[in-house]
Amino acid sequence: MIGRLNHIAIAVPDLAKAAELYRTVMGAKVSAPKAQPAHGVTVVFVELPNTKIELLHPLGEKSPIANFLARNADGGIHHVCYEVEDIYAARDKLKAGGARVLGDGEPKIGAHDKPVLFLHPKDFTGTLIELEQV
Ligand SMILES: C[C@@H](C(=O)O)C(=O)SCCNC(=O)CCNC(=O)[C@H](O)C(C)(C)COP(=O)(O)OP(=O)(O)OC[C@H]1O[C@@H](n2cnc3c(N)ncnc32)[C@H](O)[C@@H]1OP(=O)(O)O
Ligand SMILES: [Co+2]
Repeated sequence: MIGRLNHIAIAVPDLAKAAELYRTVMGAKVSAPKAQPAHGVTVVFVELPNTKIELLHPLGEKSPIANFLARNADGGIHHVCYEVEDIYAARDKLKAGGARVLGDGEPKIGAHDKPVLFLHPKDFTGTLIELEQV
């Protein structure tokens, strides 16, 4: 059911510093920061030949990554994003298998203007999973 790895997200305490680190030290192509108010984060994408790294920083009072950064002051790997062809079919299959879909269970439009959903890390060996319909 799951397809390609779309991105790995890293929560960071200083977005400009992290973006600059990837641009200069790592020599990667790095996007401009983009606010995602519906998701409570600001994102920078680092383009790699085979996937992307999504640098995340909290946006607003109720960011879903605030507690994670409080627990991981230097930042850390926050989620992995797998592509799916049909997000509703994937959601229903996962729910039937007992996985918890986060939020209200309905897909939101993600950073690539495609529908996304998140699955509880406790149901996937401690890893927060994002599904993106491509
Ligand atoms: C723009 C978009 C895109 O790419 O298109 C994005 O990515 S938006 C990316 C940002 N959006 C999201 O992450 C949306 C989905 N995420 C959420 O709803 C939240 O982050 C939760 C996953 C529910 C966690 O929230 P929060 O940390 O406040 O809850 P909590 O403190 O009660 O933590 C519950 C337990 O889960 C663990 N936990 C929390 N976040 C975790 C993570 N990222 N990876 C692995 N484990 C994690 C905690 O350590 C804790 O374990 P213990 O109980 O053992 O201590
Ligand atoms: Co993401």
